[in-house]
Amino acid sequence: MVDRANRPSALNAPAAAAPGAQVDIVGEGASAKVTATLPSGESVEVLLYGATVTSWKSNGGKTENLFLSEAAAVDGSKAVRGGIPVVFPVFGPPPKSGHATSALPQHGFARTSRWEYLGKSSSEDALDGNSVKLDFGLYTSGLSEDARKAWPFDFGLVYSITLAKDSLQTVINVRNEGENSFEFQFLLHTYLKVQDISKVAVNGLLGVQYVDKVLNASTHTESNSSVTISGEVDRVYSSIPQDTTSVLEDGKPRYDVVRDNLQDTVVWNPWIEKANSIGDFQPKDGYKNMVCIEVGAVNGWQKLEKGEVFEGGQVIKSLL
Ligand SMILES: O=P(O)(O)OC[C@H]1O[C@H](O)[C@H](O)[C@@H](O)[C@@H]1O
Repeated sequence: MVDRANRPSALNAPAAAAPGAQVDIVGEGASAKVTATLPSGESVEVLLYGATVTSWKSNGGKTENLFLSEAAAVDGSKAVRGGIPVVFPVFGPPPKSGHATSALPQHGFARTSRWEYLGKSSSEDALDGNSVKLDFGLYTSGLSEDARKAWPFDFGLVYSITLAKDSLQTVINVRNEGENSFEFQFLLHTYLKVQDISKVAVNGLLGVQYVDKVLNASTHTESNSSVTISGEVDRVYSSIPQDTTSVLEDGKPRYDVVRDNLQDTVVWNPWIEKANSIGDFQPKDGYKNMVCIEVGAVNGWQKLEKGEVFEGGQVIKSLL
């Protein structure tokens, strides 16, 4: 929990010893990013714009785990097409009218706002070896005037990204810093990189109810223990009992995505036509090299009263 008064900042954070991990701020203005590299070569890059993770390399730095479109804007001109955009306070198009998020753009403002870098901390533990945690903050005061008008609540977000040898943890802390309660949705729109989508299976969703956005938002129950992808997929699985969704390639475990205090997961692949219609999706056949596994709280709304805090996130394990 982060108190307003004790809010961490890059300036007053304790000078955490970061044995081994190299952390740098690269570039300026809207293109500024924080990069971190472990002594063993693993690395992560986080654009301050959207606090978007744009690269995560494991396996000694040899394996990129995130898909990033070749046409993705990484200059703060629009939401990043790829990596891990943060979706808050609404997922998808907001309710047409009658909800406090109704005036917001698709997926809210977190992915298009400039976050503050709050600092780093490191740990060396027996299991993971070295790891480094990077904290980012977004507060009402950091929003554009348009966003503030469209969603007039006082909030604080602290987003913590922990790079370890074979895993990346991303956790959000949402705090209501105002007088009035608010409702929100949250989602981590992770674009996982794969070699060949035709060989991908997504496990861990058997028996879970989902809304199929490709089939007129109809509701279904997943009957496959392994979900394969051979066309456009846009499904919102909700209230998932298992914590882990696994991605296999060619029958071999590739990623485990472990949810923490988040009940829902979107599985998305635009396939041919949709990829063609998305201007910043490049190359056009890049849909073969990605699958979005998006953990979140998007079924209904999370409500926070004055002073209350919500925390949720994921650990992605790269299993190569
Ligand atoms: O194009 P964007 O606003 O980034 O959204 C990309 C996709 O995000 C999610 O996966 C939604 O379920 C999809 O319906 C949407 O197309």
